[in-house]
Amino acid sequence: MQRHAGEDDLAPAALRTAALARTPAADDPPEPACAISTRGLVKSYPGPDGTTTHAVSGLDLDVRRGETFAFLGPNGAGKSTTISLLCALARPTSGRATVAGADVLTQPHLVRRRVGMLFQHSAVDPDLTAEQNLHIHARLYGLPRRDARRRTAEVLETAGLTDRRRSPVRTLSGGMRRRLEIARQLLHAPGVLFLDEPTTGLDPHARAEVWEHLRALRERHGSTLFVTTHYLEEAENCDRLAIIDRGRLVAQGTPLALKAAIGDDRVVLRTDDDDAAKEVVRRLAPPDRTVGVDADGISLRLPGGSAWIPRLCAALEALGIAVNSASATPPTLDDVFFHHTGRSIGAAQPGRAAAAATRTGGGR
Ligand SMILES: Nc1ncnc2c1ncn2[C@@H]1O[C@H](COP(=O)(O)OP(=O)(O)OP(=O)(O)O)[C@@H](O)[C@H]1O
Repeated sequence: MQRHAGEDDLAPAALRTAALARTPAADDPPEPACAISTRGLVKSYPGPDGTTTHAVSGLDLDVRRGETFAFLGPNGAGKSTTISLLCALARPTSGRATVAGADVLTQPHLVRRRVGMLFQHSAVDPDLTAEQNLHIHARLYGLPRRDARRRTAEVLETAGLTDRRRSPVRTLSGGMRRRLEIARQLLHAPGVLFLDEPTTGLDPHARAEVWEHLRALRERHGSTLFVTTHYLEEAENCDRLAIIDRGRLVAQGTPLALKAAIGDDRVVLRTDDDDAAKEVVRRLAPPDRTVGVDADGISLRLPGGSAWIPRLCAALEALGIAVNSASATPPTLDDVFFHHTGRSIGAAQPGRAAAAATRTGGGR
């Protein structure tokens, strides 16, 4: 996803008001239980030759206050467009959405005042210190010097960067830098923080550091976090997640519930002769099951997968086909993603198409 042009133009007045007051303005409507709620949200673009691209098609989404919500989807599914609509950076073609208690159509300024947006591209100056970056940002947005200093100190503290405040940004680790970028988005104390792939490009240690910070934000400040990610282990740790495909919401729920809904285990067998074994397994398995062969071996989805293993192994060995290994694993989030989109989430990342090409398996 790209950073949206004009992002920085939108907030000055809003930031000034919110950061100075840090309490709701008298004309602010109260924030409801849902941090984000959309009904029938549509965004269409005119395409070439009179065609129409439906980037978002009738989205019904509910994100509760204080929740960490993962938003997943293949490339081009409509994630960026949805975030633009929810941050009031683009106007819906039809439908409704409220974010942090404000209506994106009728109160776009209030929406922008109440949200923070972390996009993938770094917006901090590597030659300035952490503190200078934040202070300048706050001043550029119109905060008086004293308030800018106070908010800078507060968000540095929240980001755990107080002792590195005088370090030039280029000397900070990747994780610290990302925490600084998040801190920049916290200057105006937003109720909802949108994070577009906040850990992409970071090593595992830095990724863990960023998530530690996000968890602390949520616990200490009750922030609502709306996160896009291609890392399933990150989505796994979110309270709930939604999967969007071709502009439509195809699944929404807790990671546990979504995996339970898939139901079937993935059974994988490695044999001396996978092609011959595939035919045997196909005959034994229920007729609606797809049996695949890939680099992992023969795979298929079956309810109560482990109970099938002795039976399948016995049949194969009786025909002289040696079984080298057999396993049954409960559904993963990748299975959930695959079930709903027909693709592995690995394929949603640039350069990961090869991984998807080997992904077969049944159940769909
Ligand atoms: N300004 C635009 N004009 C025309 N079509 C657009 C525009 N913005 C997005 N689209 C189209 O809308 C669809 C959804 O795009 P979007 O960028 O929201 O997807 P995405 O899920 O964020 O993808 P990625 O993961 O690759 O960033 C795509 O088909 C895209 O080409």
